[in-house]
Amino acid sequence: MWRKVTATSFSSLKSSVFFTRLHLQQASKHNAASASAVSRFATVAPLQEKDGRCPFITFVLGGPGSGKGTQCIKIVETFGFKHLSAGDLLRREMVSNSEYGSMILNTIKEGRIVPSEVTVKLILKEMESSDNHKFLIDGFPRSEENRIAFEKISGAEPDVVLFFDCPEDVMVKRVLSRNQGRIDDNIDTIKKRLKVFEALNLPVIDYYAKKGKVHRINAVGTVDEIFEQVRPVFKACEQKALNRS
Ligand SMILES: Nc1ncnc2c1ncn2[C@@H]1O[C@H](COP(=O)(O)OP(=O)(O)OP(=O)(O)O)[C@@H](O)[C@H]1O
Ligand SMILES: Nc1ccn([C@@H]2O[C@H](COP(=O)(O)O)[C@@H](O)[C@H]2O)c(=O)n1
Ligand SMILES: [Mg+2]
Repeated sequence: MWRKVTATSFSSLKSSVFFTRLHLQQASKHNAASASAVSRFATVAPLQEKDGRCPFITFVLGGPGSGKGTQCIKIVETFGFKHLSAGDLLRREMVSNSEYGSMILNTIKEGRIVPSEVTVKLILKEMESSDNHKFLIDGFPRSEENRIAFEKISGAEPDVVLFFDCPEDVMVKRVLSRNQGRIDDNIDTIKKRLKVFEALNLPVIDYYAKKGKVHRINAVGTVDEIFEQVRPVFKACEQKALNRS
């Protein structure tokens, strides 16, 4: 059963997560475009059933370079999920002539978190347009604000949360040898991202751990060794995901 958190209408959010004074101050620091994100956001609706099925949602969390994207590729191949990387969606939005382009660029460069309304909208748009109903949402939620925004707007909670637990020195080494031309793959930004991960992302993992949803994966080892810890998580919920209605 797809759990409805709150069937919140967009207008009732005005007093909560998206429109706090602090949030608008933060948004205006980026630039005026991020503050105006709220108007575009008015079109986002709670997730709906498709072909009689509710979405099966996995959040994939872990620090920068912990191997989230790498393992998602293997999960897609083996279990047929749709992979949505929040970072990739933001990078695509950044180069697409979007009004948020420069705000996203500056935020990623600084290793900070893009305002939730922008990221949630990108994710929900992809979910709505997908034929698949099983989703891996990689690198999201990165903060409690991200989490609350997603749950309120989509009306859904994750079924599973994967946490790739990796020592900092291993993450730094992997990011610095990634070689994909990412503007945040440099030592200064990595240090900032690690701080943001600890301050903002770990509380989200704690929140879902208390709800019994977190599967901790030891992210040290070869890609295949790590996948052998991931596999049973999805094996165990394969039927549940298949029969989701
Ligand atoms: N188990 C592993 N052993 C060695 N290298 C790995 C392993 N897993 C991933 N890598 C490599 O480390 C780098 C980072 O991996 P990946 O992009 O999957 O991390 P990520 O968690 O998605 O990071 P980010 O949050 O920065 O997007 C990549 O170059 C990838 O090929
Ligand atoms: N929920 C998110 C996810 C990402 N970002 C920004 O993108 C950067 C790269 O993300 P990756 O998952 O690809 O590592 C990240 O450092 C953030 O600046 C975000 O704001 N919100
Ligand atoms: Mg990644």
